[in-house]
Amino acid sequence: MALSAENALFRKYEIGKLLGCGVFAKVYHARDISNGRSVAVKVVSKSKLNNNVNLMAHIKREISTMSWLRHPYIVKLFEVLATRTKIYFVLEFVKGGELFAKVVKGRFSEDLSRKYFQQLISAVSYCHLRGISHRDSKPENLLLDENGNLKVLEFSLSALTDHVQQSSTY
Ligand SMILES: Nc1ncnc2c1ncn2[C@@H]1O[C@H](COP(=O)(O)OP(=O)(O)OP(=O)(O)O)[C@@H](O)[C@H]1O
Repeated sequence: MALSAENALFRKYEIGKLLGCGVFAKVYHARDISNGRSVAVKVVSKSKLNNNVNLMAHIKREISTMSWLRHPYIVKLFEVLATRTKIYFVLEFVKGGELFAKVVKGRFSEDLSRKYFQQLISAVSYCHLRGISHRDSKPENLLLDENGNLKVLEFSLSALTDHVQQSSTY
């Protein structure tokens, strides 16, 4: 099916179905019109960030750091777009859903647990070596790709908000 730029986000991304809702964001499946690639677009209303100047500045710093992260088990941040009212984070689309959904279905074998743990440690240590700590590690932030490998959602607005709130109390 040919993709049309007419109703697309910034004439670049055709927005599809809702993938999930978080505290700050709605995440949609989308298609990059230039190459047909699937992406996930995380949409945040600036009003949800209370137009907090400290928080916005912190987010901008984190974005510039995170856009450099390249690791097989970390969800890539491709680009960030913004309008007057909204911010759009264009992310690598991860097909297999949340690890959490699998956890609640039953116990993992020792081999599978070891695999996920090794992949998580590999992603976390990659970030730590670059001075980045996640602060919001939880099963909902761990996705699985189509090959059953882990993909960590490293960019967390909840973590950033907590961090800014804590910093401003000192
Ligand atoms: N790149 C992605 N590919 C596929 N699904 C995704 C992707 N990013 C997010 N999702 C889905 O959307 C849900 C909500 O996303 P996310 O956790 O980033 O929102 P949030 O809770 O508002 O985030 P934050 O941690 O920034 O507060 C996820 O749990 C997941 O199901």
